[in-house]
Amino acid sequence: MSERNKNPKDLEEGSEGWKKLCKEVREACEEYGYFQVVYEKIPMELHDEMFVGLKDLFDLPLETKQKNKSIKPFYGYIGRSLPLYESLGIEDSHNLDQVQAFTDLMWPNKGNPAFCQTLNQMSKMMQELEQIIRKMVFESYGAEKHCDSNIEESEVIFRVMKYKTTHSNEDSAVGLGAHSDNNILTILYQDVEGLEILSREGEWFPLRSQQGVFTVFVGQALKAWSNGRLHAARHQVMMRGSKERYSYALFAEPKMEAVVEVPMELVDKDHPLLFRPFQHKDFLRFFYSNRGADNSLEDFAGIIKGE
Ligand SMILES: O=C(O)CCC(=O)C(=O)O
Ligand SMILES: [Fe+2]
Repeated sequence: MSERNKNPKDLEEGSEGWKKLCKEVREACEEYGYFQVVYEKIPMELHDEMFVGLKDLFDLPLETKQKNKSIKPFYGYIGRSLPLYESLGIEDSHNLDQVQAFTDLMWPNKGNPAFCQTLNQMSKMMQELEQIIRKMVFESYGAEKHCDSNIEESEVIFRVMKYKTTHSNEDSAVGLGAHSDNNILTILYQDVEGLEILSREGEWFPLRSQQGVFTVFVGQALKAWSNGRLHAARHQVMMRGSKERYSYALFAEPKMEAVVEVPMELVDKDHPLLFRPFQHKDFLRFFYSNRGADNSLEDFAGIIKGE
């Protein structure tokens, strides 16, 4: 599904266009668990600059990339655990000082002021887009009064990724295995195709990459919040052909201590409570020890009918 909103006025909260968009976003998230969107404010040149910078970044020596560390799992540098995949995470990337600390760490001699600006600009705009979408989802459920506190109790991680080509005779190879994201919302940009989505009917289908088009995924924390009404789509990256692939994503997720709880607006006779409240860090611990299994959320926080 592709939403092309050509009228910037539709982003004016409370307008008829806004209300219509809220409904469309919610329906896509319920039905498919993802959708595609263009954010006109982001110029194509900024994407181009991102890909130039990413190539230089991943070309740095392994020891340099490994300096990007975090106490949180999957936040720092990930490489070598999967044959084709490598990624670097930047915490609080909307904050210029944080991004500069990252680029200074990667380029210790002169830093990389141009790429630092690009990363910060891109992540700020992707965060803006994420918050608009989150607001739309909350509003469409009549739960807008919870949105500001939900945003307040969340944080973002910006992750940049590189996938090597297969170098084998096989015509395809797994870049990143099947999973659904465990966060609130993910905003992802890919240049070379490879992203695939599992439909509710159990079929994998590839997402075309189009200029300026972001893919938005519902994560499991938002699925839990929505009392199971939103679908967290499973997706994977398959590498085909001889082109390396770069992508970047902004992950909005509850702060570790935050409690994910279904608001009362989403519970009624037709929608009995499906998930107990939980602290996000406890869910993450369960999720990782369960190797990200498909039913982690239900096993961890699901309320068994009749309980
Ligand atoms: O690189 C991509 O296109 C997908 C990455 C992804 O799904 C993830 O990091 O959760
Ligand atoms: Fe993902």
